[in-house]
Amino acid sequence: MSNLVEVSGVKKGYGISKTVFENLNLTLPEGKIIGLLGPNGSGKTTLIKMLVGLLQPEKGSIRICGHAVGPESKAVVSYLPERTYFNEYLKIRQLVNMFKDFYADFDEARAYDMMQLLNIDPNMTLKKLSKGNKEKVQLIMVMSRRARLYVLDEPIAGVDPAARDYIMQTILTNYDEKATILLSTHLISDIENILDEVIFIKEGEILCQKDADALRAEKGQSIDEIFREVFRC
Ligand SMILES: Nc1ncnc2c1ncn2[C@@H]1O[C@H](COP(=O)(O)OP(=O)(O)OP(=O)(O)O)[C@@H](O)[C@H]1O
Repeated sequence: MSNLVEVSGVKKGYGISKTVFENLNLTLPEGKIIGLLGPNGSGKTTLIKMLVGLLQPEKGSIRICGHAVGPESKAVVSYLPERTYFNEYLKIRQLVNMFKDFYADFDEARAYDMMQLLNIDPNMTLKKLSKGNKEKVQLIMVMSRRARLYVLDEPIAGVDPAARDYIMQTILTNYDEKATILLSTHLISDIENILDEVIFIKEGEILCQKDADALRAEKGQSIDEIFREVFRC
């Protein structure tokens, strides 16, 4: 199986006093759902922002589908940021049209199907939606692209527990088996069932990157329990 993402020798910090990554090396395979798990401040969002081209490494390289981060990689990466950035006064239908204009790989039918499954009325204005429903819409937009890599920063943080499983199932049934999803979350127990692989990250270091089932079998615990043990304060 070939690698979709290759990060090598990356150094990244903020200003002169804060180093997040000294020498980050990481590869992400094709066709996997990968959990990027680590305590607050471990570097998850910094890594994600470098993958999507919002931050540049000071040293080292990042390649996605063989391309350096730039227009070619951005064309195949679909990104869900931590916070929503949509214009609140748009109707969901207008948002769909905007995504259609912006992204050649946007699948409108898929977006409307997911909305129906998650009970979202496309005629609603975003401003009138609850926080959780806004997050659902944002996730639907991101997952409706036929991308090679989906990068989701805290995808279900504002969604009620009952809806989380449903959302994760909706994602699973709509995503192409050859694509990879990298998602960061603190809601490990809600998400661990869909993870193929986990990456534990602490203070800018990758502590482990393993197959989720293999890790559970090795430790005889859930990923959530292993996380709590590894990162106990
Ligand atoms: N704009 C910034 N300026 C200075 N330091 C920053 C900035 N953004 C992040 N940091 C620092 O970089 C480190 C990594 O932050 P990052 O946001 O990548 O962590 P995270 O793992 O995503 O955390 P969380 O789980 O809390 O979202 C932290 O020590 C953080 O304080």
